[in-house]
Amino acid sequence: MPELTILPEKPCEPTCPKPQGPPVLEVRNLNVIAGKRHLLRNVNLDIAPRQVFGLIGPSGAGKSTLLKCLNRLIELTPNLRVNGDVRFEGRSIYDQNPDDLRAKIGILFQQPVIFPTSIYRNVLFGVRHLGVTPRSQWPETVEHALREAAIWDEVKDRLKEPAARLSVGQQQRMCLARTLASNPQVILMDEPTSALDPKSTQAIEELILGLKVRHTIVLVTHNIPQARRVADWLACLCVNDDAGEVIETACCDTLLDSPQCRAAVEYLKHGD
Ligand SMILES: Nc1ncnc2c1ncn2[C@@H]1O[C@H](COP(=O)(O)OP(=O)(O)OP(=O)(O)O)[C@@H](O)[C@H]1O
Repeated sequence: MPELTILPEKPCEPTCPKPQGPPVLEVRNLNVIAGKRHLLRNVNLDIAPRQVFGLIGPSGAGKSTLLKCLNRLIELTPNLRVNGDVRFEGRSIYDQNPDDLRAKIGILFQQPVIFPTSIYRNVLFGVRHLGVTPRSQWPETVEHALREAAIWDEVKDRLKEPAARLSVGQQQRMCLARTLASNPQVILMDEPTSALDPKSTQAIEELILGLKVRHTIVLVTHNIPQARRVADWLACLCVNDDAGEVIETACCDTLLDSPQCRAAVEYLKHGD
């Protein structure tokens, strides 16, 4: 591949102008270490508000690990050391109560996480845990969240039924409603459509595009066409010297159409 030899190895400069306004999330010199191995090495990122920020890159590059650092979920994994900082709205996340932080920075996983109880109680789970919303407002909170997740019409007459009776696509939208019920500013999504059929995938993608009017979305995806459909900005992670690194950050079309780093070029050409 002679044409690739002129490309810089790293670091690659962003090829787009920075978005206006202060970032909602700033990742600074973040490292995650397991034993002697860096799962993430020296990650620096700015994530602008009310945009979809996609994390792409080959399997094992550290995308999910990075996502879990943004709301301190990483701390629930034993035997990992985390150093560096993440600032949310200008304040270190380490100066914030983890439960409050996870309400403001919610997460949606690859597989819907369903509790063995009703749809209504599933949606209320985070709200009850936080204990801020008065009980009298719970029905309204549930309805609002289910409407925002575009599933109200499908479940409004069966709120007392077990959530397990919903299809997987419906369960994922119900999980999104659970996240939305806590009124987050940021929603982290870890391959939220990889377990879904094309119709349910389209429903989630449409929701992502609607939600970014009020929320910031950080989306891990292996699906490059999906990244192009929904993301405003992208960061590409790769493994370099056995450590996960962010090798390139740019606005979506620029990164996908003219990647600058050799590893990003290779990933976009050949996938994992
Ligand atoms: N608790 C842990 N202890 C040790 N290594 C871990 C731990 N969790 C993840 N890893 C390793 O860290 C690396 C990054 O994992 P991560 O799941 O973040 O990658 P990813 O880019 O999200 O991958 P995929 O696209 O396959 O989901 C992998 O090599 C993984 O095996």
